Amino acid sequence: MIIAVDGPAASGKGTIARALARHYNLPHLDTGLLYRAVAATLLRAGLEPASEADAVASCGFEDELLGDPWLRTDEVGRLASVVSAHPPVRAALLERQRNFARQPGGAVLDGRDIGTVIAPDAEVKLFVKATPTIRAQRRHLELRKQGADTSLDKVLADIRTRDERDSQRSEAPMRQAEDAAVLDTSFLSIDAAVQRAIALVEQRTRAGG
Ligand SMILES: Nc1ncnc2c1ncn2[C@@H]1O[C@H](COP(=O)(O)OP(=O)(O)OP(=O)(O)O)[C@@H](O)[C@H]1O
Ligand SMILES: Nc1ccn([C@@H]2O[C@H](COP(=O)(O)O)[C@@H](O)[C@H]2O)c(=O)n1
Repeated sequence: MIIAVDGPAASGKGTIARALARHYNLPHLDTGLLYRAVAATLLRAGLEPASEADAVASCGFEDELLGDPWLRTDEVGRLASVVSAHPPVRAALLERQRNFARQPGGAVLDGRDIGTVIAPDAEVKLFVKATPTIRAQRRHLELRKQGADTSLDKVLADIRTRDERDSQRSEAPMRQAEDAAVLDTSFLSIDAAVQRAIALVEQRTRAGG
């Protein structure tokens, strides 16, 4: 079974995808980390995120970089959104994600274009959302726990910029697949959101026969 989990920044899709992977004993790929690894490689080399050529030159990162906590920072996330808008960067990362999705037994992947581009044939597609203000509050709390000194207003502004860029880019924009189930986590605790996600998977798999 392939489970595709998409949605905007800090909507809770990673939390839900990890919980579904545990529940169904499936491997999980956080595809945002791949774009973050490109951004981190580019930053380390002092290259220019807006340059398509520089971003493409940064796609050959080592797998061990994916475990670096620096990738989870806001700075890298912001630049990941810039490099991910370059079509050749998306092309360079496509097969890796598709191969992960197609492994025997299935997989859970979360990102922006899993249900639409990476695994359009996924048995289950979830689109996880929450209001920008609630997402900003969650991300602000998370960043403060990491020791970052940032304001809620700045986090909210970053989230809005990221939403705009991710949904307006020409290649594989973030959007809900037509056959995705929407899960609004705005007023759900993590446990309630995960239970709702499991219920949606059960519903979808029963309906699919
Ligand atoms: N339902 C929820 N209620 C409260 N906090 C939540 C909820 N879901 C997730 N969180 C918290 O919000 C933050 C963002 O969640 P998560 O990393 O799952 O989002 P995401 O959509 O994967 O974000 P990104 O795309 O930026 O990686 C985390 O600190 C997480 O613990
Ligand atoms: N399938 C995906 C996943 C991510 N992106 C881009 O990467 C940025 C960082 O992603 P996070 O999920 O780790 O926040 C994100 O803002 C997207 O621009 C993508 O394009 N496609």
